[in-house]
Amino acid sequence: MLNRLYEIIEDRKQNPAEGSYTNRLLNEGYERVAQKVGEEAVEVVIAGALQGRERTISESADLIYHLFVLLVQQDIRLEEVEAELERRHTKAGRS
Ligand SMILES: N=c1c2ncn([C@@H]3O[C@H](COP(=O)(O)OP(=O)(O)OP(=O)(O)O)[C@@H](O)[C@H]3O)c2ncn1[C@@H]1O[C@H](COP(=O)(O)O)[C@@H](O)[C@H]1O
Repeated sequence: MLNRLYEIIEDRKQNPAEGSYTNRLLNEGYERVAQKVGEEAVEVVIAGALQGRERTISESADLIYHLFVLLVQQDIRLEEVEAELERRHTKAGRS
């Protein structure tokens, strides 16, 4: 579902859809999207510290969605983030 969500967001960017929250957000620009990622990250922090598993899962989903919107907005492919994780893993000498 992570790859699928990224692809759906990418598709919204290429083919704007009526009533799409993603398109509304993309139209609001870089600063607004970055601000949303920050807000959602804070909500994960609060949930993780104080509000239990279910809330943490829900806020994590919000954060991942908004992070993907930021990546798509800046034309950063998910594979590029995966490659960075792979590079760190390999550098750390893990197989
Ligand atoms: N996964 C999500 C998703 N997670 C969170 N959100 C939206 O993110 C918003 C965050 O809520 P907030 O309370 O922070 O803010 P808000 O007041 O609603 O919105 P703002 O005015 O602050 O931007 C909510 O409106 C949620 O609906 C999402 N919106 C869309 N998706 C998925 O994105 C895809 C495309 O959706 P559309 O672009 O809406 O077609 C679909 O697969 C959707 O399921």
